[in-house]
Amino acid sequence: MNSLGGIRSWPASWRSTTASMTTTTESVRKVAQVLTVAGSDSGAGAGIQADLKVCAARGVYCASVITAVTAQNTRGVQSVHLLPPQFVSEQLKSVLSDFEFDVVKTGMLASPEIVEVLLQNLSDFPVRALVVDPVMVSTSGHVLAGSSVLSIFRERLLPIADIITPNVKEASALLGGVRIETVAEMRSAAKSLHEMGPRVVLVKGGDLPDSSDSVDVYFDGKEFHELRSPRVATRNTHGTGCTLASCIAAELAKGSSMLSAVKVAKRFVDNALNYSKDIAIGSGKQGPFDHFLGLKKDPQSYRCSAFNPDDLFLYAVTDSRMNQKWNRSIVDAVKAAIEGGATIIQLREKEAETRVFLEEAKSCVEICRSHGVCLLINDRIDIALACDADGVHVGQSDMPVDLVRSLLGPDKIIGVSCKTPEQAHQAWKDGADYIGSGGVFPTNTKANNRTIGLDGLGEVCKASKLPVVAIGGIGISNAESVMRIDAPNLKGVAVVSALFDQECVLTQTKKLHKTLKESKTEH
Ligand SMILES: Nc1ncnc2c1ncn2[C@@H]1O[C@H](COP(=O)(O)OP(=O)(O)OP(=O)(O)O)[C@@H](O)[C@H]1O
Ligand SMILES: Cc1ncc(CO)c(N)n1
Ligand SMILES: [Mg+2]
Repeated sequence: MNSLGGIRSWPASWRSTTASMTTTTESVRKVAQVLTVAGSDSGAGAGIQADLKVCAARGVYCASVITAVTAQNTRGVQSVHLLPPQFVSEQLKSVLSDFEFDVVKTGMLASPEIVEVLLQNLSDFPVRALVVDPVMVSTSGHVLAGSSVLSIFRERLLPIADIITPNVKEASALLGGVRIETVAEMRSAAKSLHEMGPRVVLVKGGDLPDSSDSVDVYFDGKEFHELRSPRVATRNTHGTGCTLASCIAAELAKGSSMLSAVKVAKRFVDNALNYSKDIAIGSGKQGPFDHFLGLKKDPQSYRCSAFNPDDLFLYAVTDSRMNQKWNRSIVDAVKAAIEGGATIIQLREKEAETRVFLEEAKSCVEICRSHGVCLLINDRIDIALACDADGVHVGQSDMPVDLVRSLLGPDKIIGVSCKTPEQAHQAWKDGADYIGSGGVFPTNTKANNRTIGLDGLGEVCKASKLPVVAIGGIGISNAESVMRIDAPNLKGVAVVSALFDQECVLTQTKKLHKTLKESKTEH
């Protein structure tokens, strides 16, 4: 929670799925743990039941304190029974005094007395992070917590939250009934809610009227992010809110930064909705969806990485020789590139010794994760696995992409270098996430590399079903000409020398970022 320094200061050894289990000399493993404090949904699509399923699906242990029992199915909520606050308190004490939770997540807290006992227990047993889903109105329109909780939410619960995740109706209720019907109004609601004290606000747009996209607005007090996905046409959306908040809690418990936790959670909900869009459970208007899609056979259907094609915008590729020449460490180079606006990093260390490279890669993973920027490793699947990077980039003569996918699993990002439409098609078939296409212009960074020119790039983009990043001889002077080619799937440029064969990486990255932004707004 705010007062406890927040989640960024966690020990590095808890930062990833595998590393979240710290082995001691007695072989005791620390497992990432979440506590959900929420209501039971007898139909098991939302509430406590959803929270348990999400955490299990994301590999995190979840304990549960039940605040209310609802008689609820796919037709709606028939009846609600609140547990006595004293008994909620006993459950809280029981688990908080025993377990070491990484994150506490709250859902339905239907009376001020229940919020009061929660606050008391959180002050008796401080936890590292608090995710507050201020459940008040379900998508089906049922009131799950009335206006009696508003003042204690506003004055005491929200200010200690690391993130709050209201839907549009809840955001409106918390703000005294303001109208929220557009993304612009969601942004201004997020800003006003942030003034109540939470570190981050996520206003969810699942129930926004008349929107073809499902847009969530993220605001951390400085920056806005709009997280968009195409709206899935399905009746099975019951429990999306609880699922999103629990998945954020689970990812935080494993050590993610807030922004990447939210991105992964949004992707998880989106995949689950897509996977189960036509399942039939219950006879009512709003059915539950399937959280365990990760156990299903089709690998494409349960991809859940934080990868967003827009991250290809300013793709920085490191080069050990250039860093040596300018006498800087790879870690400093990566830091400066991120600070200057790089949106994804690839470590390309052709000459480094494995052990040295691994240590550097581990440090870079830590930096990138704390900034919510993905880190990929060039060629070296072994290094990517060992440092738990977000993915790899491979060339046509490296390991085949389908094999890389089976080694790395469904959550990792895979990029492939492609010069021709045929290669782009194969990359898509093999399960890659994006392609890098070039060399667009002649370059010294890669020997014997055929230049395909802007025309070649255009042809590859046209044929590619995957997002494309252009590479090869690109810099500040010619980036605009690249972005000008008419291809909606061309998401950005990858650069080496333009950033790293320079005296000041930070300045050059900022300059390139500005150029790219300008060329984007022009087209
Ligand atoms: N049909 C949909 N297609 C894609 N994403 C969706 C859809 N409906 C909801 N979402 C996403 O699911 C998440 C939860 O959003 P929503 O606004 O529905 O929360 P909620 O109303 O609290 O959910 P609940 O149904 O549990 O009450 C958000 O990330 C939202 O963008
Ligand atoms: C118990 C419970 N919590 C939360 C929601 C919100 O979807 C719900 N429908 N039921
Ligand atoms: Mg909803």
